[in-house]
Amino acid sequence: MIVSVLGLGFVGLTTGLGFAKKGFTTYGFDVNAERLQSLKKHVIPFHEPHLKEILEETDQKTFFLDSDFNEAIMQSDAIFLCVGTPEKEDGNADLIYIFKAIEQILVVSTTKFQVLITKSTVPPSTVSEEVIPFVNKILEQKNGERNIGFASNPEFLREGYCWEDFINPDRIVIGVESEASKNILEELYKPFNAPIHYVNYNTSEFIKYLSNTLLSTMISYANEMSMVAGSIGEIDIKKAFRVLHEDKRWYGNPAGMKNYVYPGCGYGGYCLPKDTAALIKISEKNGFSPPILKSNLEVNKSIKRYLVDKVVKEHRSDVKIGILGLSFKPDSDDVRLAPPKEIIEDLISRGFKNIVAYDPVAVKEFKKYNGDLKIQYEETLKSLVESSEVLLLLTGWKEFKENEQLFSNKALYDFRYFL
Ligand SMILES: NC(=O)c1ccc[n+]([C@@H]2O[C@H](COP(=O)([O-])OP(=O)(O)OC[C@H]3O[C@@H](n4cnc5c(N)ncnc54)[C@H](O)[C@@H]3O)[C@@H](O)[C@H]2O)c1
Ligand SMILES: O=c1ccn([C@@H]2O[C@H](COP(=O)(O)OP(=O)(O)O[C@H]3O[C@H](CO)[C@@H](O)[C@H](O)[C@H]3O)[C@@H](O)[C@H]2O)c(=O)[nH]1
Repeated sequence: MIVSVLGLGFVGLTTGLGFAKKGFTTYGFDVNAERLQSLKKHVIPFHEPHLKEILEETDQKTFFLDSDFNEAIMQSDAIFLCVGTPEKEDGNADLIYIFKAIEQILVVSTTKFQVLITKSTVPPSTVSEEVIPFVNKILEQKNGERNIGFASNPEFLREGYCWEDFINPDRIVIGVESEASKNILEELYKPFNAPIHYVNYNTSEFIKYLSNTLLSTMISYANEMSMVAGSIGEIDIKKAFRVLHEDKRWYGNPAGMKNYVYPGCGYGGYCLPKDTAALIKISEKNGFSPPILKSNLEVNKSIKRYLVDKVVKEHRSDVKIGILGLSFKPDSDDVRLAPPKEIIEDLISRGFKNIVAYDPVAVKEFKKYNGDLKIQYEETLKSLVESSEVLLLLTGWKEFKENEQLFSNKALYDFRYFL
């Protein structure tokens, strides 16, 4: 298996050295002549531990920095794009370096099957809507024959830990949509002994942004909260956050905090909705309007409407809808501000009047608070499923998972991504 890497920055140099260290013949290229000269002298042009030693160890054995570009590309099974994707003035990712690198690669002529791998961070849909059409367009223009497969393989390494993160990854994500491309990546990553997730292109690209935007959101959330605290006054911010970190849900395997970073149909219950609203109010009273907390409430509303839209789009309003779950979370019969109620009300307001519901424990409570809601109830899961045409899973009760086979012939909307 022969590898070429275009772009020898934090990601590309580490990637090239990583594959070289695993024994694959690897060719590294960078358009920055100064950077290349520096690397040839074994001087790493940025501060990053371990890379110098690995470069010294692999240079001219499995890692090559002075190869002829055409020759190397011609021989390569895998070509990694590790060029920069900076932010444009308008906020879009600038893909110019990706396109330029592809143009260089396509100048070379060979009929060998090769997979072109986007390792640079690119927005979801880039491989399918930008990279592949661009390659096809160039090949058409020059009547060129190339046998190219595609892959997205985002990188999760952190600066300062490039080598450790790359060589000992906690997950490897590969977006591929053909067996031939998959086989090449499978072989390249086999020596890393890490979980490999094969997904489609868009999912692969999305996973990268899912990770980075969670990190950025958590940091901005914490900073917003420091401003909320500052507006109220007499709050020891450092102490407050250190105590927050003692919540046992941060620890353990799996850490319980994971459950809070998972999509569903919104939060409810007696605490999160009212407490979020109240903190916004007191902060506003003190002169600071917290944008993340306010958007947080907005999202908690819009997610329910978004889910109901899906049902409305796909079914006539006389369809019989079965609601699975009425409490705000499993293992509780609390129905206060529970998402199922809002979803049912929205369905009714949009003309869906044929609704029947089941919950293992919360029906009594639900009826108590929502006596005026015109829906039917079933006593057992089986009877609910039998009497409905479309099912909406709104609470992640274990009973639903244990009886998943009951749903096999039904249109099921798993709005908790639970089954
Ligand atoms: N830095 C990180 O921690 C990190 C981690 C994961 C992903 N990423 C992503 O990886 C990509 C690269 O990031 P980086 O930090 O390594 O960037 P970088 O700026 O350090 O390196 C990019 C290199 O690509 C070279 N280059 C540009 N066009 C080229 C071409 N046509 N042929 C050969 N070389 C070319 C540049 O000269 C530069 O040396 C970006 O999309 C980034 O978002 C970065
Ligand atoms: O111990 C830490 C680590 C991070 N930060 C903050 O987090 C930000 C980002 O740091 P870090 O995540 O270490 O930076 P990067 O090296 O840019 O790595 C991020 O961005 C990479 C490029 O996409 C991803 O591959 C990594 O997974 C992702 O962590 C920094 O600005 C700091 O504000 C801290 O405050 N303390």
